[in-house]
Amino acid sequence: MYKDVYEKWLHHPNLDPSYKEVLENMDEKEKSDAFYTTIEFGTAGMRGLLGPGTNRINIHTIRKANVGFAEYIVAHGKEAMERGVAIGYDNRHMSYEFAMDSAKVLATFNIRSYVFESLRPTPELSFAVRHFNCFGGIMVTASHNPKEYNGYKLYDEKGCQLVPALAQQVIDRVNAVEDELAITANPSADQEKLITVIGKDVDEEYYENVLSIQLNPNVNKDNVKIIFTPEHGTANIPVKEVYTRAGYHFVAVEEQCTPDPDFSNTPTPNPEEKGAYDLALEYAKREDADIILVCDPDADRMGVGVKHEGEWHLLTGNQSGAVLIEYIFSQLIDKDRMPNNPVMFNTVVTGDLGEKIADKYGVATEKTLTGFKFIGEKVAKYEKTNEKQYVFGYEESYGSLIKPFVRDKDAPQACLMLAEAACYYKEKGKTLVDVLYDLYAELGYYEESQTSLKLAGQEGAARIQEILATLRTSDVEAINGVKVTRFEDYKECRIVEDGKESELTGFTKSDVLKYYLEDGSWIAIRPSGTEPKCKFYYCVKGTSLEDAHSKTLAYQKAMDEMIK
Ligand SMILES: O=P(O)(O)OC[C@H]1O[C@H](O)[C@H](O)[C@@H](O)[C@@H]1O
Repeated sequence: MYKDVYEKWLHHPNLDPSYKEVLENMDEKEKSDAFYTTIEFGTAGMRGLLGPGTNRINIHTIRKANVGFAEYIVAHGKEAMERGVAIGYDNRHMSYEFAMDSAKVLATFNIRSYVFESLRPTPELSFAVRHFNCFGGIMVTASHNPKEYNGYKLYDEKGCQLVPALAQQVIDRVNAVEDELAITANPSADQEKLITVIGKDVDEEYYENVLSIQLNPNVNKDNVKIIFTPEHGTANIPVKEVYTRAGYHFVAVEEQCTPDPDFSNTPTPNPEEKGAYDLALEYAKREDADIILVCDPDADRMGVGVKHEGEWHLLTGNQSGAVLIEYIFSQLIDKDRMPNNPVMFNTVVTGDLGEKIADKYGVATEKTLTGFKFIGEKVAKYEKTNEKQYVFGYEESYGSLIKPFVRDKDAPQACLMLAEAACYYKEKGKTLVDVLYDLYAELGYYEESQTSLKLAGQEGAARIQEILATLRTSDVEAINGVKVTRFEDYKECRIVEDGKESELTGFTKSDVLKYYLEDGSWIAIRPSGTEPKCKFYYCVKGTSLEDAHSKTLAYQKAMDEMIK
């Protein structure tokens, strides 16, 4: 089957000429990986390797997605078409080309668009959708993935990524496109007028909104030095701008400030991985800095390094989330600014410490599936009912949102608040690691960690499915000798607790398994929806940090053996 599709592409008159040679040089395995299926919408839009093929990101699969999105907008009528779509893009290979092409395809459907003049963060695209009262948005980015990837995120009129029910309406239309190579992007001269280039005005509004999140704008900033890196991506200008206006002392990692699709001066642009901090750590030591802040290329994630007793500690997404929660909620209470019925959001695979902190401050925690779109969806829901007031949202995957004038993770906001927290605690003689240690002593010693199995290509995808399917049907009674007290299966919507089955409600079906253990820990497993990985999440509770750590290692070993 894949061979027929491959042949069709190879000989199609509309094939982008740059792909011809790549196709001709593919071996059988490459052909099969590139053509055995069509690229799908996952955790955060459509994401995949760049290159020719139905299972790749290229001008043809992007056009196909745009036709689906355009038809979806047209189905919503003239007003939706007139309100149009905001379009942003990052520094990746082909991002600019795909963004411009998207505007043109939309124009052929008489849909208005607002395209950024140059690269911008994902959160600013979400902001622009709201700013122009657009009907939707497109962000061309593969976020934190390696340089070989690109992707396409779709937004609704609130600036939130399309949730499955809406995405499905687009996907059905995308799937109905029979020949993606037949789509062209040739608007008429009149239709071209529907494309507006945007820039500075939106920047200015966005910066002002980001600056408005400050809780202690007059905190003493003189004793904290920040090392900041945008990892060659879109955070460069906004974060520097916001820091400068707010008066923070920072040094940027110059070699990583130039927009570069190859991420030449970093081993990885993903703040979840240690290599993203290599150069920043060199700067930090040279500059005798206090904290390091790392943004991913589309500036929706933030990683944090903290100097504590002369050593550098890299915080996990759960830990930086915990520090932000502690700081923001304590300040809101102190200033008598905590709203009634406050609510915080995180996901079913986010660690427990954040929720414990929220409890302490009387803030309810609601959980969603992985993907910030589900948090954005909840924000919109409560905005309508006014039943609860949003005070924070975050995920273990290094993304958070402080104020919901954006409806996706917002690293410029996170960088500003984290810097403020570092200055605030420094005045009290504490580092952010001290703040974490205090939280552990008060609320329990949690080690929240993650491991993953990289399993690429068609075979890898099948292996991941097999792992989940096998676990799903195995009756796992104990892990590392510790009893499983509760099992949740988010795909089959099942809970098994004390031998009794009940229904798991409140979530869209999703391939996630979660085991709760007798010692207060839990382990969750799911396939990544953005990378070819099977992810394992551990939230382990111990009597001390050392105890939590040794238990974590034992659980990880037990899971490794179980998977084998
Ligand atoms: O675990 P994954 O499916 O790869 O998703 C990990 C993360 O990817 C992106 O950053 C999404 O925007 C997040 O919402 C998600 O948590």
